Amino acid sequence: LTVEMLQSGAWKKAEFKKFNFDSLGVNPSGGHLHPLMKVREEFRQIFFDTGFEEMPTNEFVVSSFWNFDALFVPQQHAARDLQDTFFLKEPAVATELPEFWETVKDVHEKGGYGSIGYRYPWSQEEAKKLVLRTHTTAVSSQMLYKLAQEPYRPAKYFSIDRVYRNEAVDATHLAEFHQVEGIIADKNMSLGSLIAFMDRFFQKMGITKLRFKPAYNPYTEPSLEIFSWHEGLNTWVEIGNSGMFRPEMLRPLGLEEGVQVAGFGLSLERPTMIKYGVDNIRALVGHKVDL
Ligand SMILES: COC[C@@H]1[C@H](c2ccc(C#Cc3ccccc3)cc2)[C@@H]2CN(C(=O)Nc3ccc(OC4CC4)cc3)C[C@@H](O)[C@@H](O)CN12
Repeated sequence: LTVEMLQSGAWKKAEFKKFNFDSLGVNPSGGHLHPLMKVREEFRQIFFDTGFEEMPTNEFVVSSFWNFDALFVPQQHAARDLQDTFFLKEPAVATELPEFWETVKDVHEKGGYGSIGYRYPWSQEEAKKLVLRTHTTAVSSQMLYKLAQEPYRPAKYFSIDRVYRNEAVDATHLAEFHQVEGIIADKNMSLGSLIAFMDRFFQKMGITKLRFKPAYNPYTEPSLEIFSWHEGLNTWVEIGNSGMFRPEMLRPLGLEEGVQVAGFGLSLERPTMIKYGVDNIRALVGHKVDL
């Protein structure tokens, strides 16, 4: 039945087949989850299945204190330079620091807990500078501080959210990416416990052959880079980083002697690009582009 038939009156003589009320309609495409959100959901389920609680990561702006100083990252560390970190202009600084800031100042200047510290004059102004968080470990430090306010209990926290690095962008790096991070607070933990946990965790992602290489982070000692054997590329691929948080970070946060915290992290974009065969990270974000 067309407009022309209606206008000309031809519909009056036309033969129409009977309505088939049993035929199925066209399945309306009601939208799709973004690939990053699909992989994020897979990670979230693995963390929930292994007893982790999700951290509140809704504040992208943090003070340098939580993003760096509380993590024992010295104030002259390259990661704190403009070419690596996005500093806010307005407001430029936090109005105040948490009440334990002097303990952090002391551990940077004089050390403690077996450390000789960095022996430089620590600045409150530097610590108050507001940044777009460069890692979700800026939330982990706040969660551990809150945990230390309560009587000791083992805890497992995770976060999967956006972090910002003022880096040159290329086919696999953007200024913004999603970090996946897990931290485990407990007593009598060793590096072996962390390695065993990561073996189990990544196995649930279908990654079986892991290897670990000593690495360095200002906030973890020892630190390990995590590698996985990539059948397709026939080589070891770096899939993340991990380590035992240092006492110079844990003790000022208020966590008692004997409580250790292990942590590990990876990005969300890398596994998503592999899973969905995306070779340019720009295809994952923003409007559709012909790459
Ligand atoms: C500025 O770059 C940071 C990001 C991101 C990263 C690195 C470290 C951490 C961390 C941490 C940490 C350490 C100690 C304690 C707490 C957190 C988090 C994200 C990925 C970490 N990386 C990364 O994701 N690689 C990766 C992950 C998964 C994957 O596919 C799986 C097989 C299916 C393939 C690759 C390694 C590299 O891609 C690296 O070049 C890029 N890294």
